[in-house]
Amino acid sequence: MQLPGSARFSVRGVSPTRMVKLFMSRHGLHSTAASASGAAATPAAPAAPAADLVTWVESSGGSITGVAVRRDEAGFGLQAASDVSAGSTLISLPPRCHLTYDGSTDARLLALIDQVVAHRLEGATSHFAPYINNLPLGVAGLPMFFNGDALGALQYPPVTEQVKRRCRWLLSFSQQALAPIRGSEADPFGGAEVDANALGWALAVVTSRAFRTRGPSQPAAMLPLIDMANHSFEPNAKIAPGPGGSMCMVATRQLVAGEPVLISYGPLGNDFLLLDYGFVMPTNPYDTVQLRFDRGLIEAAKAVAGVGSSDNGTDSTSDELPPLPAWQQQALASLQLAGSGANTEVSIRRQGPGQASSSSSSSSSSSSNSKPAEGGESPVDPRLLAGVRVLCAPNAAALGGKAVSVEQLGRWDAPLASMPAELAALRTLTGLCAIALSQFKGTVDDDAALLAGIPAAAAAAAQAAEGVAGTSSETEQQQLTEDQQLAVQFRMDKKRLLLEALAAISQRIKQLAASASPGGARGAGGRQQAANGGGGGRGTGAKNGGRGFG
Ligand SMILES: C[S@@+](CC[C@H](N)C(=O)[O-])C[C@H]1O[C@@H](n2cnc3c(N)ncnc32)[C@H](O)[C@@H]1O
Repeated sequence: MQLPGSARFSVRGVSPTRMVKLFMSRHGLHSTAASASGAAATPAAPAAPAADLVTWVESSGGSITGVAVRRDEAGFGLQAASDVSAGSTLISLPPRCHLTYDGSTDARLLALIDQVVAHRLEGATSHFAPYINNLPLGVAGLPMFFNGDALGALQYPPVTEQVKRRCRWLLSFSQQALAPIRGSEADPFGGAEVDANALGWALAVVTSRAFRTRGPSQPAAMLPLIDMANHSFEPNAKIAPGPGGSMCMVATRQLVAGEPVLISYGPLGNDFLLLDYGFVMPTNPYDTVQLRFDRGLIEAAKAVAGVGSSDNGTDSTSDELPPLPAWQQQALASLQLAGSGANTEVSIRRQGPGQASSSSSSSSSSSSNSKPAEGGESPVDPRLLAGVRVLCAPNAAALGGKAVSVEQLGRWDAPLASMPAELAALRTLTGLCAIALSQFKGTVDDDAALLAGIPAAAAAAAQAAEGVAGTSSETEQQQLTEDQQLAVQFRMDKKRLLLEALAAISQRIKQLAASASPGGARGAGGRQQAANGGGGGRGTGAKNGGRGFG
């Protein structure tokens, strides 16, 4: 596996699973997970999956009722072992079975990573051996372990940059933090060589399984057996605190024997699901496309959508943007979109039941509930809408006396009193969607063809689409690797999200234009072309057209 960028994480072509096996054999460790996957076939009657883990939980004072572990080619999962009524406790896990750390409010996952490695090194004598031995040797689909082709196929810098950061952290932690103290009293691993690969395995296991049962700023915990539940946005079970510090899995509706028992990992977008868990949810209602709010980008979006610049002397042929009037500068600063302490991360998002926050960098495995977005069903986050309204208003009066706050200016269902300014803002948003779409190569259909294994069609479509589509390795090969398929699925969903947002904004423009007085829509300084989707979705010819993702 190769690190994106210059640093080499490990020998190219050696999978993280193999590296962990090497690490384990070097330390005389064994994995029942390896046996379960067929490495050591047993002719006798097959044991129930993870039977040793179930026995360990029960003998430690826990209980397992009406639920069983299942195993298929995708790994472990839980299923109802019998019909179960709503509200039943399926698993009760006493505190001595929680792998966590105390005496500290350190919320980082590092302490948990240390613990997982330390217990793995301790081997059979560890109290957690039945848990550690059933952990997967690799978490399939994590982009941290993608090769360069699969990482490139994501075409989405917010995720690829995060992957690079994690890989850099692993290398620097193993080389600069661990290596110098190896063998000393401060060494958490008692002199054992724990390299970036072993840490990478532990990081993958922790990010894909840890629960923040005590809140986002409190230490996380691994909950054996409970963490075999897979994710659904329509779960039939939940995690809840039980008596005596125990953690329980409780059925949230009646279960029928044999059906999978699923929990929600939280209202997470696909960036987060991919980075931490190695899978994506198609049409994920919490998904977003992240952008960096930047005046140049907004001006480019205006150009794409055919929206005239506000009357502040912008020269559309110059790369230099003239300074903004003081009222706009102050307004952007009030929205924290400019100035010191600005947070320019904004997002376009899916209109769904519970829209996600603009950030994908929240704490891992949060079990917090989703908070409905302000302003109803908005396809963009309120800060983005507010910022674009400010930059599309010809003067402060066009904001209609609204206080410059996200609450006031970021409401989708509360347009500016000045209809021309509101229409200009909405058209600018269509331009923004078009620019974001243009950052991806190829179309949704190209990606669908790739996933359907029709590389020739995809290649032809790619050439037709201005010679850009999937990477050559995607189009040339007959079969995408699993990681590449995941990457293509990921980017295809992002494109769909942007097309949906484009359609929703265009619909809103039509509604508002129709409700405005005749001539009102034209007075917005926009064109019907913008109302119909803005710029054809390619952003060509736009100043700063190359800008986009954060
Ligand atoms: C907490 S573990 C669940 C147990 C896991 N399946 C196992 O084999 O141990 C989380 C991992 O399960 C898989 N997973 C969970 N829910 C999934 C879903 N809805 N689709 C695909 N994979 C899922 C992913 O590999 C994820 O990293």
